[in-house]
Amino acid sequence: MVKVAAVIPAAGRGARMGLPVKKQFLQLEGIPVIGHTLKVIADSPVVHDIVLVASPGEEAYCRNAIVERFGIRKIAAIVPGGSERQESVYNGLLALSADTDIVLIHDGARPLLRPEELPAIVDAGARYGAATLAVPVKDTVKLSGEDEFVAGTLPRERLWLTQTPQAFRYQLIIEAHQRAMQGKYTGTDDAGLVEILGQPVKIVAGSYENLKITTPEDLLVASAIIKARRASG
Ligand SMILES: Nc1ccn([C@@H]2O[C@H](COP(=O)(O)OP(=O)(O)OP(=O)(O)O)[C@@H](O)[C@H]2O)c(=O)n1
Ligand SMILES: C[C@](O)(CO)[C@H](O)COP(=O)(O)O
Repeated sequence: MVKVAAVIPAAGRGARMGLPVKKQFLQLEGIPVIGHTLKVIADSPVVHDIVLVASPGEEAYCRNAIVERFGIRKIAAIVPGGSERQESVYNGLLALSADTDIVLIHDGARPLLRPEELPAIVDAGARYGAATLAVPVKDTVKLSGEDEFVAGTLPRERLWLTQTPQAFRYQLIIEAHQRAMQGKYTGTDDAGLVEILGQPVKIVAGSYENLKITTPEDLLVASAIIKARRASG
């Protein structure tokens, strides 16, 4: 059996939401954002264990008000995060059991992942070593100079918006994070750390619905998607 464990970073401040309540705890159609995220991962037969990364001091709240309140299964540990996403993910990786084969890393702030996308990303991670969900860019993307004049137009047919989950062989993602710590560099996603090692990262086409709750209008879109899903059964 291939053992798959998920690390869910949910220790961010949600500064770009600009609200007093952290975005992972905001209600989204009756369930907190992080509740939606954990449920889709926990309900998937391809995932065996989950490590939830919470802000230091919020571990008990996450256990009581999220995990137990919503009956989330497969939680192996709730660990404290760090000041940056990368540090939070690394803390989560350290809590995985050593018999883990594949690590899925999925933002706590992406509550709309479709369950059917999980087997494909896990399979790609196992086959290629590293894989990320992503969607093709829809707009034309300009590169600017420092003066905010256009310096060029990027080739849209090769541009992807990177999402999570990202899937990795256990040893590879541990090494990628440890090398980043030693080299004192950060990436905005975990696949980026693997890229720096010169290892391939497979792109798996995902869904535009798998948005990250980042700014207030994302909540409106997320609510509409959940309502539409419920209406269609
Ligand atoms: N120190 C951090 C920062 C981020 N995250 C998590 O990483 C995911 C993606 O990060 P992002 O959307 O940037 O969240 P925040 O850092 O909370 O947002 P902001 O940058 O607006 O403060 C989120 O689930 C967030 O909780 C984390 O676990 N620890
Ligand atoms: C990992 C990620 O979700 C990929 O899109 C993203 O890079 C993390 O979020 P942030 O907003 O860049 O911190």
